[in-house]
Amino acid sequence: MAVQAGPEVLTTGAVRTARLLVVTAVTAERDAVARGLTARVADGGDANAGLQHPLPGGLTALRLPLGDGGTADLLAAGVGPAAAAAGTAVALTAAAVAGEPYRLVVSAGIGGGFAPGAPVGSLVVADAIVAADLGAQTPEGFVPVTELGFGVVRHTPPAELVAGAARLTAAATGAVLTVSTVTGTADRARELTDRHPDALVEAMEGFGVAEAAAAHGVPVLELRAVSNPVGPRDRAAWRIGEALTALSEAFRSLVPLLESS
Ligand SMILES: O=C(O)c1cccc(C(=O)CC[C@H]2O[C@@H](n3cnc4c(=O)[nH]cnc43)[C@H](O)[C@@H]2O)c1
Repeated sequence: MAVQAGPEVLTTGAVRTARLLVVTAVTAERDAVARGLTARVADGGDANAGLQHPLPGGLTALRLPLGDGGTADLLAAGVGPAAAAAGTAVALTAAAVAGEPYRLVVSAGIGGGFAPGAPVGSLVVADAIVAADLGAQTPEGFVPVTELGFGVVRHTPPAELVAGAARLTAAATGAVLTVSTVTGTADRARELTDRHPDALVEAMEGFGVAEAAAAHGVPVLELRAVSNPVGPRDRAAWRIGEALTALSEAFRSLVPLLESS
């Protein structure tokens, strides 16, 4: 996939515009993404400019125009990998059935950062989207499902998209872990970094989004703004507002890449 601005001209002479799906967990993250996209596309436009795009099952995406005539659908699918996979699959299937498939899916939101690579307020683009607790606990330690003979535990976004997104947003690149339980102790944080030395962020949705995207053969990216350190539970240390501002700025910067995807 080329990282370049502007719509792609097909050999038929038709113009293929961007069709983008961004999946967040909660509406605060979705609205942060919308503020970033509309600020760039409409030069100061507001996030409420989007249309409500109904999806099967009572879900609704916020549909925003991109500058190339394409659209970005923003879906707050819920917290955790199962809700993320279900919502993403609904949106992807509805689009495919309508003959307007998405060309890129982005999992986006806040996340916990592993020290020292991902401080609070920083951005991370996943070069690997990893299911960190999908497996079995044995007396010898954790065994991923792949070593038990089934499934996958890692999705790898296209390298040129990762590099382009990281360059435009000044983000670090590294593995983003998907967990079903937020880490709350130093021991658990160390266990995860021992198993995944390349991990920069922990969040709860990316692997679910990536599984649904893979089932549809659509490329996936994950972008996280760090709201808290991974480690001993400390709600007072969360900087959600700061992370949401960073998320908006990141999407503002990403528009040229998203419009070319
Ligand atoms: O209660 C806690 O101590 C606690 C600590 C961190 C995060 C939570 C959440 O419930 C947030 C879930 C939500 O936000 C993403 N997120 C943000 N930080 C983290 C994290 O450190 N580990 C995992 N997920 C995180 C996540 O993707 C969810 O959407 C509670």
